[in-house]
Amino acid sequence: MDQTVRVLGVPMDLGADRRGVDMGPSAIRYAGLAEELEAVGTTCVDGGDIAVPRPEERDPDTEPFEHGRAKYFRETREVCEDVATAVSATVADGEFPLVLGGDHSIAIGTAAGATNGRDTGIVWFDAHGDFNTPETTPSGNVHGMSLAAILGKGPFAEVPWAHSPRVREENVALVGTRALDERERDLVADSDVSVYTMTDIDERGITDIVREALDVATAGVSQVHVSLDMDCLDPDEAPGVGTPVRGGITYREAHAAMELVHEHAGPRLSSFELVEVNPILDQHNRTAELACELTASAFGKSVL
Ligand SMILES: NC(=[NH2+])NCCC[C@H](N)C(=O)O
Repeated sequence: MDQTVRVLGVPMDLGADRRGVDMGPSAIRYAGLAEELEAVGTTCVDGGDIAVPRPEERDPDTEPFEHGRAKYFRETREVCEDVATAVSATVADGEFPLVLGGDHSIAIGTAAGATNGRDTGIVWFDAHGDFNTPETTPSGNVHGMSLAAILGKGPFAEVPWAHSPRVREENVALVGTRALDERERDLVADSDVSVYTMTDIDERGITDIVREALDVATAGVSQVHVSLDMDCLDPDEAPGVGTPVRGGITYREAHAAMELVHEHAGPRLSSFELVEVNPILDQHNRTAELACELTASAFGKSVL
């Protein structure tokens, strides 16, 4: 594959409760991401890390919440704006943006940079919906709101840095869903996104589901962003994630899904994101290693 992939690390953990996902980009690089990408014939360049403010440096007198109950919203904005700038510069240079989290709040920045005037679909591999708003969130954590923010749900409609209007709900597919909060569930049900739960995967098989999810995401648009939250996998395979949920996709299903991303999306795949690897909760970096393997599959690694 004649493609230059630019890796952008975002050591962000302000959008999640358990600190540690900020070490995700290092762990993924250490696990051999560049080597995996070079082995499938891409040229891999490392664009370094985006700076993330430390919560310890925050003035204790400033209110940490904004828009009701969104924690570290101001800091999230700073980071996401920088991510968006880096991602759109990568695209403008003719390179492929591969963003490493960090918690899933960074997807707000990736989506903004990846769309930048272009209609874009998203396939969101995740145990969760990330469809809360500051009004519905039980935790205040922005990583549980990122997809709602991108789609401009509720108060996010008035937050231009968070809302990516070139992503239509009809072009968004969630895969691996198994943990929705009560009010989040209503928001998802009332929306036009397509949701493929673990039950759907059990019934129809991962290949059928991922093919359909990619068809949804690419209908009438020229490009698709894939956001892979490692908690989509079963915690037996991927223990190093901040918010594990039992009953996730298996090792083999995950590879099949990523192989299909390569085959079925082909050149329409325009950006890729790996999030929520938490080395503190991991066992000997196996979740980061798996993240690298899965990325290789998404970029064309196959058995034969
Ligand atoms: N991308 C994630 N890991 N999201 C976890 C979200 C958990 C929960 N639904 C919340 O809003 O707090």
